[in-house]
Order: sequence, then structure tokens, then C-alpha cells
Amino acid sequence: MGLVDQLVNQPHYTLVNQPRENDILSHKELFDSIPEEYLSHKEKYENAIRKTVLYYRLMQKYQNYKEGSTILDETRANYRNLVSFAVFKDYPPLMLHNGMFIPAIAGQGTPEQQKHWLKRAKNMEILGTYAQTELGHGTFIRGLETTAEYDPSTEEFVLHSPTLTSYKWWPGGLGHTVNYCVVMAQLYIRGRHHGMQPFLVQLRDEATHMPLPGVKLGEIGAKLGLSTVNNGFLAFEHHRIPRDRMLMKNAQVLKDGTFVAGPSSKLAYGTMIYVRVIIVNGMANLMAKAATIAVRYSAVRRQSQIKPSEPECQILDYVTQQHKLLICIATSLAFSTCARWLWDVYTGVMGQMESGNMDHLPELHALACSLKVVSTMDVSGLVERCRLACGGHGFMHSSNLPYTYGLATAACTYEGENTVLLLQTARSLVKAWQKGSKGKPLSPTEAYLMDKSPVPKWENTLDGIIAGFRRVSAGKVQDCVSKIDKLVKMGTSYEDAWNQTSVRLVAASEAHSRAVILATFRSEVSRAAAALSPPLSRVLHQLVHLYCVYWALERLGDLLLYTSIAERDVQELQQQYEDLLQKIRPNAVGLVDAFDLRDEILNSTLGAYDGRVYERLMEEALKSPLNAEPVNQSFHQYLKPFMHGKL
Ligand SMILES: CCCCCCC/C=C/C(=O)SCCNC(=O)CCNC(=O)[C@H](O)C(C)(C)COP(=O)(O)OP(=O)(O)OC[C@H]1O[C@@H](n2cnc3c(N)ncnc32)[C@H](O)[C@@H]1OP(=O)(O)O
Ligand SMILES: Cc1cc2nc3c(=O)[nH]c(=O)nc-3n(C[C@H](O)[C@H](O)[C@H](O)COP(=O)(O)OP(=O)(O)OC[C@H]3O[C@@H](n4cnc5c(N)ncnc54)[C@H](O)[C@@H]3O)c2cc1C
Repeated sequence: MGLVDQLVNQPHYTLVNQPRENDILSHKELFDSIPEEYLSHKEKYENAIRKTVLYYRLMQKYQNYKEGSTILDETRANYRNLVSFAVFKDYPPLMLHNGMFIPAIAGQGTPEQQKHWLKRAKNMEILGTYAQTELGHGTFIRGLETTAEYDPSTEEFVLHSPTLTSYKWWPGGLGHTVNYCVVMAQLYIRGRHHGMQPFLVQLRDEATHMPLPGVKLGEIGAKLGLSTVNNGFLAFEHHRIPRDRMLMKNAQVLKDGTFVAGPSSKLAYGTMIYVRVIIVNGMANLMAKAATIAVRYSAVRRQSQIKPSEPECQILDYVTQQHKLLICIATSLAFSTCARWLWDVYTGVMGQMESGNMDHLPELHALACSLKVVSTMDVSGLVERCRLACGGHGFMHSSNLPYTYGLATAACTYEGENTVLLLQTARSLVKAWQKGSKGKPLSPTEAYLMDKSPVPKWENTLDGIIAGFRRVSAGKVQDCVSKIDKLVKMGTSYEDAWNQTSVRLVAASEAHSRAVILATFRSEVSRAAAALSPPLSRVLHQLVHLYCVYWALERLGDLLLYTSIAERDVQELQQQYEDLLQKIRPNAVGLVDAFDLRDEILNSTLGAYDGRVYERLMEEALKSPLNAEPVNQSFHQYLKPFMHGKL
């Protein structure tokens, strides 16, 4: 739930760290007596599985899973995500089971296939993942090599991994956890290629968990983060599956091998849109977590003096610290607000597609790409900023900021590498520009591209800033189109012209994303604030104002290029920004408390509600196995002989 909703609805499901007797987090066996940092790679995984089983049993007890409800699932997923932070510092081994395996069946399966497989998957009778990426390809889906050859004589598909680079590589849970998988493979029938299709494949025996014949499985090894997700590899050796294991909601293969194409070949990519939409909310949660840790720590930590005659001050009183952290609060609110808006857009387009109307899919794809990129890029950068703002203690795993950074930065790559997705949005913007230039109507979020009115006098207002970002985006898109046209007229192929313009295309795409986010954040908060008390409404509007002015100052170069902003406007903006920091400072701790993240979810020595930072740091330090004895055995084995010249 976004901050606005929390503030409005005050869902005291955890009245600031008051655990309820029947709350899932009151089950202490969910938590580690020995911090995960001191477990081996294998022990971490085994411990994560132990906690996963306990966690899901408790979730099923408290969450009474209902078939079919979507937004409720997302809310539960949100709660699950938040609670799972408590149980797992990293994502759990079954992250993909909920995050992609179930959604892939729901989005790609026929009603019969959904009925059969979703029931088993949601009851955790089977565990699955989503295997698309291969050792040799992740971005270029059309280059994926795993094949599914239909054999009409046996009404089976033969799955095969022809090369080492065709091995599926990365899917979460694939190594040792799941026994089923949605595999994306190139479909061939009688030698003819029918594109990438989804197949539901059993990988392991349900009783023994042994890999089935013709299936090779393993995990891919240690990573920067997500150490308990069990990312794995998978290869097929002419592995046969029944015809009804191709998920056939969109395209079908009849018994005789007739291929029936779906309304669009891109529908097979639908799971990726869904996950990109979900990721935006996930980033808002991670930002809320990091902001809570860093702001609370900054209220506890006293360091140096502002005036020599005064005692050491809270580091949150340094304006530089406010500059580092208050934007983090606003960013979490911005992305949770945009996530709810994007989810409504997503469910609307999915509803239209159910009745055969595909018109808005391209706009949804462009929005999902751009918001996934900007939310992951901004949040991973700002989580790292939160870590740095906590000095040395931010570098401790016990602060939970390094883990949180690992979770955020992974999302810059998975579900579509960020540069590649910005280029997808750029493709949509260039097409919109070309369409609009012929007088054709544009989608609501791209219509501003055709604003041909003279550049207005700059105004240091929210309207002025949002209009300025739209001018920047439209100007960048126009520059890209002009450069591509110029290169093509000089004889360059369109593809080469596109590549030579791609740095500008990525910048135009980001500018568009920021224009969408600023406008959405502002309008959604204004709408919600109408129901709030004046003080609450005021502080939320201050956060929106801070967010808009922050990004105007961050993108001054672009504004100077494409708007009429002048030096005095910039000076005034800077002053506005500093005034806002001063206004928000008194509410900073209250605002992160309003994220209402319990200590078990924060998992942080620095962010705990009671502020006992130093005691908690020492408590965690003493848990180090090295502190079990005053002299480690290595002294006698190595150091002592070495220091005495005997080694
Ligand atoms: C709780 C959540 C937990 C989440 C955990 C997540 C763990 C991670 C999982 C994964 O990473 S799963 C694997 C994810 N992999 C990717 O995202 C691959 C990224 N690559 C692509 O999406 C595509 O390759 C591409 C970059 C979009 C390019 O594809 P391609 O070269 O085939 O297409 P284009 O020629 O560029 O475009 C063709 C046409 O299709 C449209 N389109 C492309 N993708 C989609 C889509 N997903 N949905 C709808 N439409 C799509 C594109 O806009 C073009 O349309 P036109 O312009 O031709 O009309
Ligand atoms: C933590 C994690 C979990 C994952 N989980 C899963 C999973 O569960 N299931 C699954 O199927 N996959 C999963 N993946 C894989 C993920 O989807 C891919 O890593 C991602 O799609 C990027 O593809 P790639 O790794 O091949 O990178 P590449 O595409 O090779 O990117 C490398 C560089 O090439 C650039 N590049 C590539 N193509 C272009 C282009 N057309 N134009 C410009 N630049 C380009 C990129 O911008 C990047 O800088 C996971 C990855 C990670 C990191």
C-alpha cells in the first residue's frame, strides 16, 4: 500500500511495531538465531527453504488464498513482499513461483489449463519458475535457441537445448527448488518456425525430486545479491512433453500439427509486462525501507557541532543530509503512487484485450518499460545514497542497506535490461512523433508530443516544471527524429541511423518517463489529498513539490536547452528547494514512521523503532562466530610460526 493510502486509511495492522498475537511475524522460528551472513552458501539456501515452508504455511493460515482475485493478490503480494523482507533479507527461493510462474499460467494458459495448474501451483502442490533467458541470450528474445519441435505422430513436443549457449540460465528457483517451469522455446512444426511460445514443463519427479530423464539442472553460483533465490540452469536432451503442455491461450497447435496464431505474437511476452508493472511497486517498498533506516538513524546519530558552543547535533540537522534523504521519502511515495496508477492502466488494457481490443497494448508496453527503468534506476541509486548517508555503520550487513541495494540493483537488469527497455519506449515515442506529424491522434500519455505552441515564459510552479519536462521530452524526440531523418537522407540505413542516435533516444525516453511520473505523482496526490486533513495534505504537497523541484535542478541542462528558464529562475528554484528541506525536516521521522515498516521487516540495527542503534550493533557483532573465542586457531597454525620466522 502506498504512503498516501496508509496515511488515509491508517491501517494499523502494525501500529508502529506493536506485533499482534496472531501476526505471522510473531512466529520467532521464522527468524535466524545465527545471522545469515555467517552461514555457508549451501546453509543459506537450506535455511531459506526451511523458512519458506514455514512462512507459506503461516501465510496460507492468515491470508486465506482466494482463487482468481487479482488486485487482492497484488495487495497480498505486496504484504507478502513486505513480510518476506522480514523472513528473508534476500528474496526467497520461491520468488519466481509467485512472481512469474503463476502469472505466466494465468496470462498464457487456456481456462482448462489455468483450472488444472493454477490450483496446484497456488496450493503449493507444485513449485515453478519462468525460464526464458539463456546463457547466450537474455535481451534478444528472437535469438533464444531452445527448441520445441512438434511431433504429430505422438502428439508431443520435443524440447531440446542444441548448444551450450541455449542452456536456460538465471531463472529463480531453477537450481534445486522447483519441479515445474514455464519454458519459453522456439516452436517448430514440420521444420517451420512459429516464434517463441510458452510450455509448462515438469522438470523433477514429484516424489523423489530427481531431474527427469533428458533434463539437466543446477544452480549458477554466487551472485552480488539474491543469495537465496537459487538461480539455476536447465538443459533439455530431446525431452518429450504432451501437446497439452503448451500454454495455448494465445496461439494453439492442433493434434495434427496445425498452428493457429494468436491475435499478436507479442502476447507471448505478456508476463514480462505484468512483472515490469509489479516491479515499480516493489521499488517503492525498497525505497521506503531504505529511507526509514537512514532517516531514523540520522535522527539518532549525533556527530560534530553546527555551532562550537552547542552539543553535537543530529546528523539530520545538516542540510546536506536532508538533501540526501528527503528526496528518498518523496521517491517512495512517487513510485507507490505511480505503481497504483500503472496497475490500473494494466488491468484496463488486459480487460480490453480479453474482448479482443489490442489498441492500447503498445502504450502499456512503453509505460511498463519506462517506469520499470526509472523506478529501478532511481531507487538503486538512492538506496546506495542512504547507505552512504549512514557512514561506516551503513556498510554493515546488519544495517540491511547493502542487502536492500542488492535487491534494487538486480531489478535494473532483470525483467528487461534498463537501456534496452528505454530503447523500447523510444521506439514508441518516435512512432508517435511520426504518427502525430501526419495529424493522427496519439495515446493520452504521448499526446503532449504534438504541442506545437510557442515555448511559454518559464514559471517556477509545479505546472511550469511539469510542462517544462514535457517540452524537454518533445524536444529530444524531435531532435532524434531529425537526426535519424538526416542520416537516412545521407544514405545511412534506418537501422544504422537508429543505432547512431541511440544515446539521444535513451535520453529522450528517460525524459518522457520523468514527465509522466511528475504529472502522475502530482495529480494522484492532489486527488487523494482532498480526503486528508489540512496538515497531512500540506506535508504531502510539500513532498510532491520537493520531488518536482529536485528533478528540475537535476535536469537543468535539458531545461535550459528546451524551455525559457533563465538564471534568476534557477536561483529561485534552488532557494525553493532549500526552503522545502527546512519545512519537511520536522516531519521527516514521522513520514518514515508512516511507512509503518515493522522492525522485523526493516531487519536493521540502524532503523529499529526504539533507536537503540549502538546496543543493536554490538549485539549483532557478538553473534559473529569469530567472537566465540578470544584467540582464533589460525594464530597458532599460521601467524605465530610466521611471526617467529618458522613459516
Ligand atoms: C514479484 C516480482 C518478482 C520478479 C522477479 C523477476 C526475476 C526476473 C525474471 C526475468 O528476467 S524473466 C526474463 C526477462 N527478459 C526480458 O525482459 C527480455 C527483454 N527483451 C525484450 O523484451 C525484447 O527482446 C525487446 C527488447 C522488447 C526487443 O524484442 P524484439 O527485438 O523481438 O522486438 P522489437 O523488434 O524491438 O519490437 C517488436 C514489436 O514488439 C513490441 N514488443 C516488444 N516486447 C513487447 C512486450 N513485452 N509486450 C508487447 N509488445 C512488445 C514492440 O513494441 C514492437 O512493436 P512495434 O513497434 O513493431 O509495433
Ligand atoms: C538477479 C537476476 C534474476 C533473473 N531472473 C531471471 C528469471 O527468473 N528468468 C529469466 O528468464 N531470466 C532471468 N534473469 C535474466 C535477465 O532477464 C537478463 O539478464 C536480462 O534480460 C538482460 O539480458 P542479458 O543478461 O543477456 O544482458 P544483455 O542483453 O547481454 O546486456 C548486456 C549489455 O548489452 C546491451 N544491449 C543488449 N542488447 C542491446 C540493444 N538491442 N541495444 C542496445 N544495447 C543492448 C545492454 O544494454 C547491456 O548494457 C535474471 C537476471 C538477474 C540479474
